[in-house]
Amino acid sequence: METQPIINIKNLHKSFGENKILKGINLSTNKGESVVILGRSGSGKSVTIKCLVGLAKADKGSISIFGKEITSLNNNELNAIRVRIGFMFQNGALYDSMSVRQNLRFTLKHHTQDLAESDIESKIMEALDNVGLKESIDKMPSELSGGMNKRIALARAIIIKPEIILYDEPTSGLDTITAREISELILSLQEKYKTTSIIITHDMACAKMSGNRILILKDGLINAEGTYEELEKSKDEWVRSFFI
Ligand SMILES: Nc1ncnc2c1ncn2[C@@H]1O[C@H](COP(=O)(O)OP(=O)(O)OP(=O)(O)O)[C@@H](O)[C@H]1O
Repeated sequence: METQPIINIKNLHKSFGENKILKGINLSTNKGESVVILGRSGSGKSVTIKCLVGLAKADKGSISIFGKEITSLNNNELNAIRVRIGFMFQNGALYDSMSVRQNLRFTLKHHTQDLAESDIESKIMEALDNVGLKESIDKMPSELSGGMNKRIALARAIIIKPEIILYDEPTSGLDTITAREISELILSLQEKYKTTSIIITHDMACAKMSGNRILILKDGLINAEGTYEELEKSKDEWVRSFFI
């Protein structure tokens, strides 16, 4: 039996004024699959993700999530989809004035209104355990290193047990070793929860480790697609240039 893609983008166009950013993007992901989007700075990777969750409005094309066309949904209907999606965004920092516990609690409460206190606490502990930071529960974000901050952001993304996680530069600003730890964590959580993921990154080690498939965006289109190993050996010099 053929399975339906979890995310299915067809012929997506998006411009800002005269600036044509996306000129016909096609992207489809199956359940449990992890797709990496590569592309030069400004190529439209973040815009693609923003269109996907309705934060930017597509000019043309179709975007289906969980089999539902989202380009025609109103805000309430979109929110019903968004609660099934976890985000780890580049600038999605934790709230500075809240402890780790309060940050995670805030996300949970926002997501699910009627949770019992004991459930909230156990979900917070489970999420922190998943990222190896149970002992940081009462720390303030300012007391955490960059890598710890990213781990907590990851805990926040997974605490709602999302079916999809969208990552925008999950390892940016980290040293190579810490970046690798985050990539390993992304991979292990992916395997544990069978989440469908889209990962935007410039970090090729992250792309290699956490992506089942890689798409490269150029001039508003998907210019190349394949596994890391396939693209690394591409005949196209421009494609290979990402792998050097
Ligand atoms: N709200 C907006 N209004 C106008 N232009 C925008 C807006 N959002 C994005 N853009 C433009 O769209 C283009 C693509 O931006 P986007 O953030 O998707 O790039 P990116 O591929 O994610 O880059 P990076 O790797 O640097 O994060 C850029 O030229 C950017 O200036």
